[in-house]
Amino acid sequence: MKEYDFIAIGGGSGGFNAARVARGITDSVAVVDGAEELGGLCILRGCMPSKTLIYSAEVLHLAQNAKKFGLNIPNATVDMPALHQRKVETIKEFSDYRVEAMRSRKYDLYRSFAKFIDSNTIELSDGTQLRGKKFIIGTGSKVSVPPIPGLDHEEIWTSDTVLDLDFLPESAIVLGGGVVACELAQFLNRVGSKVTQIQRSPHILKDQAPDVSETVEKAFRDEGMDLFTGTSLKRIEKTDDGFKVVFDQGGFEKAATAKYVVNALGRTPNTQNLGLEAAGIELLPNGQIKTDEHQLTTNPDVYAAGDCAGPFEIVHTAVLQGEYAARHALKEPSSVFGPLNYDHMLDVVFTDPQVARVGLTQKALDERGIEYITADYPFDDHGKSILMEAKYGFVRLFGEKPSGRILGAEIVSKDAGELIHALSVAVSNNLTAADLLKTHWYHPTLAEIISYPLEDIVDEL
Ligand SMILES: Cc1cc2nc3c(=O)[nH]c(=O)nc-3n(C[C@H](O)[C@H](O)[C@H](O)COP(=O)(O)OP(=O)(O)OC[C@H]3O[C@@H](n4cnc5c(N)ncnc54)[C@H](O)[C@@H]3O)c2cc1C
Ligand SMILES: NC(=O)c1ccc[n+]([C@@H]2O[C@H](COP(=O)([O-])OP(=O)(O)OC[C@H]3O[C@@H](n4cnc5c(N)ncnc54)[C@H](O)[C@@H]3O)[C@@H](O)[C@H]2O)c1
Repeated sequence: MKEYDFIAIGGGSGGFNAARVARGITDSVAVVDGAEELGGLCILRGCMPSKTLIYSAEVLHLAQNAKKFGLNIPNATVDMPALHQRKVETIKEFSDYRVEAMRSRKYDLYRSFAKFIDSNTIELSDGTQLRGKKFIIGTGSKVSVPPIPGLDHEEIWTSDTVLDLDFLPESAIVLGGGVVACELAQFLNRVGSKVTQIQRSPHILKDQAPDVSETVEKAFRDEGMDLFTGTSLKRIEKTDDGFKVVFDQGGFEKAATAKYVVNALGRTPNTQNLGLEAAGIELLPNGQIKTDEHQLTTNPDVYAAGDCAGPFEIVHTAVLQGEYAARHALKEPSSVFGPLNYDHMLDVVFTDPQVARVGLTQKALDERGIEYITADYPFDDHGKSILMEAKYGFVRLFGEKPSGRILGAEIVSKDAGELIHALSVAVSNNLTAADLLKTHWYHPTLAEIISYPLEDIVDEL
């Protein structure tokens, strides 16, 4: 039986990056991945294809609103086959690069699903057995199908389908109000579908501050989307020309019809059929693999990273978790890379306006009893955003009292995902509002808006 120092089960962002770091420490590394197409979710059916399409839709939206900018761009419309082709070519470049790295002689690559048969042995589909001194599980997640009558109809779309469209759907109902639902609903609406979005909670993006969600909701409605919130899904019926979605809202039964339905009701970790019991690996009640701060599972030789382990389903956390786990497993201490500090968490929603957040939220600050100052500033009163016709949203900072340390920030605006990084540097490095005010904030930029709430915090202290 072949034995390795380190085996990655899954070659996505978590598993592959763990293997890459492990290979810098030992020559004995294998990657086992059962996917038909190598590359992982982010490259093939997640971040990269969605952001490629969303960027095109943003360009189209700007062109369709050309009059606001004193321009005349007649008939700006989508060319779905061309959009699709651009996505295919862009993604191929990213996936070719990843596949080349995986196929290089650096790793032994096994194209198979794996399952544990004991604490240090896995079995592949053809019966091959591999022993590992250390393992990482990075098996990702799959679309979840909650038990709503009709939701399991084979013609109901998921994010995979929307990201692969080469024609314009005349209408679509997007179920859910999470990140996938919001990003894809606005994409479909902007390219020209009639979109209805149905969300269970009182607001879309329910984990964000209510006024953040309300800003995005206003933008969606201003763009012509039908948005129902505070609903309970009852059933989905197939009709002659599409689907009917029946739901409750405020005690009344309502229905929406469209040619297509997109299930964006969340994802569930890929932790089934992995033989986890045989290896003594425990799950959390939500199906994620239980890990400690070192990404170690309840088996002392097996680590887990990415969507299968949580607590977030975000690429950079999957990468950092995988890299750190490999160093920890192979006893390569690092003064730079330690366990992840989720108090510095960064996340971005690629709607327009974008939603970006770093550090502690107001809710977390209150729960921990931390004394803080809140300062915010709106984009409809800022020079650069006014000239860009990008007036939705605001920046909000949370400064610790009395130190002035920036503990958290949220931005909802055009390109908030770029702007937030200045504050991410501050949060991760314990910088104060006064430290940040020593920075040169260039005029006129969107970023200089951050200096106004910083001044408020310094003044108030
Ligand atoms: C539409 C969409 C858009 C997204 N956009 C963003 C974004 O903009 N930014 C962001 O940060 N995140 C985004 N995400 C989330 C991000 O894509 C995931 O968090 C990330 O890709 C997860 O990486 P992973 O390594 O955990 O899993 P994956 O990349 O899914 O890798 C898992 C691998 O394990 C393999 N595997 C599974 N079971 C086995 C087994 N038993 N044996 C062997 N191999 C196995 C699979 O074949 C797969 O290749 C998006 C997700 C979606 C769905
Ligand atoms: N920009 C990004 O970083 C990005 C983009 C896309 C996805 N992702 C990641 O992918 C993960 C999956 O995203 P997602 O949007 O699929 O999941 P999610 O968990 O964020 O959202 C699921 C949505 O479905 C709703 N829902 C779930 N069950 C329901 C039911 N039975 N009835 C009615 N509504 C129900 C929830 O209320 C929620 O609105 C996220 O955690 C996110 O981190 C990130």
